[in-house]
Amino acid sequence: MIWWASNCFCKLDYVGTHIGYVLFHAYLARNKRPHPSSPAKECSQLPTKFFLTIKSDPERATSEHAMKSSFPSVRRRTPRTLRRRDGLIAHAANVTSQNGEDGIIARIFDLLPHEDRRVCVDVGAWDGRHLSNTYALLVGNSTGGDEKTAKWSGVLIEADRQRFQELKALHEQLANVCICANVSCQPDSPMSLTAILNRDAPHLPENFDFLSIDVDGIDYWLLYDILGSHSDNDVENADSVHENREKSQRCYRPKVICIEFNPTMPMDLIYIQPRNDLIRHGSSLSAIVELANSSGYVLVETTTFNAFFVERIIYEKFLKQHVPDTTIEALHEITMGTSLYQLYDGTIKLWGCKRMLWHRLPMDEEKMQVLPMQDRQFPFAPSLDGSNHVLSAYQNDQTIRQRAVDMSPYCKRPTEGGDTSVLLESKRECFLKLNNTLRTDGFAFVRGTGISSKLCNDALKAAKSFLHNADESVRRSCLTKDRARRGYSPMCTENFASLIGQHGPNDLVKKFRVGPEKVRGKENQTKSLSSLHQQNSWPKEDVWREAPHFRSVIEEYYDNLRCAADSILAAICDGIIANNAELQKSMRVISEAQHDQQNTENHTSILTLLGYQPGSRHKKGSKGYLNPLVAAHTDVGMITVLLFDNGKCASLQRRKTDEATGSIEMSNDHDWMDVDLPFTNFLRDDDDPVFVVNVGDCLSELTGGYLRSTLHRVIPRTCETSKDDKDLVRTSLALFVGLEESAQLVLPSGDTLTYEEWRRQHIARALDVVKNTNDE
Ligand SMILES: O=C(O)CCC(=O)C(=O)O
Ligand SMILES: [Fe+2]
Repeated sequence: MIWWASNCFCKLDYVGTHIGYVLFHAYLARNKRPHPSSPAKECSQLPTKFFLTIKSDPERATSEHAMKSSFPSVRRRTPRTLRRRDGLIAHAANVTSQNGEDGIIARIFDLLPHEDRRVCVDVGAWDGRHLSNTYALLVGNSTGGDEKTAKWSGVLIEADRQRFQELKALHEQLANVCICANVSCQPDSPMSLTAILNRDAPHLPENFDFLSIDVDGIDYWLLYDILGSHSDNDVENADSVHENREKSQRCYRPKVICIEFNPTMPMDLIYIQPRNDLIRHGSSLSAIVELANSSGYVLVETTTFNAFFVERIIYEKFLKQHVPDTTIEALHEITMGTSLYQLYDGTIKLWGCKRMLWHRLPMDEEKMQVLPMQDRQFPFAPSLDGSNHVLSAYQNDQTIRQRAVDMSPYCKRPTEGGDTSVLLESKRECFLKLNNTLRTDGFAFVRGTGISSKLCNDALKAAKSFLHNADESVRRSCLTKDRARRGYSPMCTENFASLIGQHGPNDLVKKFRVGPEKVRGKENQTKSLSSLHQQNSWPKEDVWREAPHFRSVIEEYYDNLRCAADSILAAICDGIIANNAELQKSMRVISEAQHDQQNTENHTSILTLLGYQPGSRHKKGSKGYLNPLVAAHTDVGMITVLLFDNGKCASLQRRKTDEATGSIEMSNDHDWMDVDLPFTNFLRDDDDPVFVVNVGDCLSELTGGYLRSTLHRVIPRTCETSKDDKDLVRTSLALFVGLEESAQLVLPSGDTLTYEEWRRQHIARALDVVKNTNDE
């Protein structure tokens, strides 16, 4: 209640002007509570009803939703803007232009004194038609003009040879000058704009009417070249233009200029791209305005990508009354900008445009993080004492929930008639986030699997009941010949240290395993078929009353989680291919296996229930550290999907991956970090359960180490509470996801072998290491 109320408190404060705030004050006054600026604890007494009284307003409803939600509420307020829409922009219209430029140009020349003949220069003319700002003038003048319509002629420059042929075909018959040239921004180059115009368009008047520059990079420097002699700002090498320009060169002063700027740059940023023909950054609007102003030009309008300038004298005489305010703020609004903000915990967030405009790729927030996930904490947070234990646990849960990757684009059945591009986009967001985390940590949290929290709770309870509450004789009734694969595996009978060729005491954990029984087409076979397909061993009702319930719940959980795990694996596979095309061949086996395994029994995924309890290993050994309950190891298969309760006697830990992992020294606690799941005590029926996913050795090998299996272990936690504490024992459900035994793996080396062969070799290698170290 405390955290909830304090959250509400903040929201009320934030929304401020809303009726809820007034009601809140009224409530406080009536109940003689202190002013809301006193500590949030005071609100903890507020009745739930109070919050229901302020539900009417939709804005309020959203805020209220945010109060209860684990996720932040992020919305856009329509900002107040100084942008005016009553100037030239009111005449925006397109013949061939992109964002209304044709109409604006027509309007400007309508406001100028009529002239029979006008001349324009188009730099970066493309084919003369596509997104052209001069086509309407030179070919089809249909946007404005009437009796005042002038006869236009032009000089059109284009570097692309193919486009130039089309340009020539269109314009030469109209007697316009077409020049195929890669214009240079170097001052002394014979290919500078001024040099080209001097040489190849000798009849171009110095004060021609209209200049359009759109070359996707050095636009600023072409304007600088044209206006050169007038610029006196502090741009590097400013004087060299004038020095190097031959005395005989004619200078130009177009009456009206349209020039492209980089629309993603903030309005107060003066960004001038390097004076280098090969660099394509673009320059900011502010930079171009500064250059134009210093040369006696005035900004009169902008569109999304283009700025319009006219000579100051022309502005004063003919445009001033139509465009009284020529500030950038009045004439532009950034609509393509991306802003970045940071949360107190060090998370970097994006706001605004989240796509790479020219590369048509989404910007991935996760890739932009400075801090790895585990270090994102507020450095000045007060440490919480015992009384705040519940609050801190709850907040920890919220953090895990927020970090968890939402798998619903992969796990949810697509809705009929749904927008496939939206689904693809959300799938992309999902696999990028999942793979980023798996790549850095080897571990990830996932949610949105479609598995109900009720089923998770039931499965955990059933497993706990079998592993901890039932009599040992019940468990022993499930012993099989192949203990490591089916049925019950008692305490201290397995040794995971051996999986990585290490020595250590046996693992202190009880296990129960369920797996696939049949291979499709061989349903009648009763004997064991292979090591991975065997008869399961369930407790019988005559030995244990809860046996039928136990079996049905665990089977339901197993079936559901297997499907979800297949989808998680599909997402990982998509992510690997998207980032690393070379691995496409190796990934094919996963996508084919995915396809094959749907609704069949051919998969090899095994569900293991694990039970931990306090015991001898909970006391510090002679070396001063606690021996693990499950030794450090990596999992063998493709991925593991884990769910566990919050039993206090043990913790899952993973090896930190950002440290040097050369040494396999297991005792240094600093090299390990806890992997916690949200408290199951807080898991309500409508919650979306969170699972841990980690990379197995086979996936790691298939990806050539692109994803790495991370060492993990289970360590004892010293238990201060009494031994009878119900929450002491720990129960974990681990689904080890494998491929079909006959699946053909293609390793990045080009070697091929079946999944079963790979498994056998992998385990034999581990055992060899143990044998060799024993022999030494
Ligand atoms: O108990 C756990 O949470 C994890 C156990 C584990 O890593 C394993 O069985 O491979
Ligand atoms: Fe494991």
